[in-house]
Amino acid sequence: MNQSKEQRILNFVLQNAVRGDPCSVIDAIDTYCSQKEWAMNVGNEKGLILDKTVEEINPSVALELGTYCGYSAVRIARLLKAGARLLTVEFNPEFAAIAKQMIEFAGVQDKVTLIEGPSEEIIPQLKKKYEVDTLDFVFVDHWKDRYTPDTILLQECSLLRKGSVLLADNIIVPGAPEFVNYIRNNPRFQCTNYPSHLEYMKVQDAMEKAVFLG
Ligand SMILES: O=C(NC/C=C/[C@H]1O[C@@H](n2ccc(=O)cc2)[C@H](O)[C@@H]1O)c1cc([N+](=O)[O-])cc(O)c1O
Ligand SMILES: [Mg+2]
Repeated sequence: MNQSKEQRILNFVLQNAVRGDPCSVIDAIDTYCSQKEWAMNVGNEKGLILDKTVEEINPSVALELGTYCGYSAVRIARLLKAGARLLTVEFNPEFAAIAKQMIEFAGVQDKVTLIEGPSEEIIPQLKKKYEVDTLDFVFVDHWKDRYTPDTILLQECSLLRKGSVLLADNIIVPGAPEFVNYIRNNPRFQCTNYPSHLEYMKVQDAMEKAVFLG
């Protein structure tokens, strides 16, 4: 059975990055996906917007929706202070297995809890099963038609507090028009758009930051 693209990305990291060095893992994925096979990692240009947002918030508890190969989980976790944690949700078992190995190789496994399952099932479990009070930061990068329902679900589960920050990828490509309409017209969120480019391409893309006003 021939390998998946995600397995090839992991293999490239294992052979070219330095165990325990998150930056070398990030660089290796970006090198592979820009030179060999495109993949839907947030990439380095939008990754810098993600970095700045995480550094600004310095979250104690962060959530990521859409782990994929673990690129942004490693990106976020490498910036977390001692004792802070990232919960990341992945639906596809194959991707979850790749991401687990990626996170461990990067040496950030102590900061990351990888949860396998659909977001609509996991979000309602965060308080009781994962001992979350409220979320300081949420990176939204999973199925684009789930951005809005999951943002509503986060509110319904009282997981957002005054000042909680959502950062959503792919506002232009593939696009999340329903989410943009919802969040920008919702008086309980203060939105900021960050123009950028689609990972590894010259195509326009953007990220949207939404601060929950409580
Ligand atoms: O489609 C895209 N992302 C969908 C991501 C989906 C990921 O989220 C997981 N998930 C986790 C939990 C769930 O509940 C559901 C899915 C899926 O199993 C997958 O790992 C995308 C596409 C392009 N593109 O240019 O085509 C560029 C991007 O940056 C993208 O993010
Ligand atoms: Mg994306």
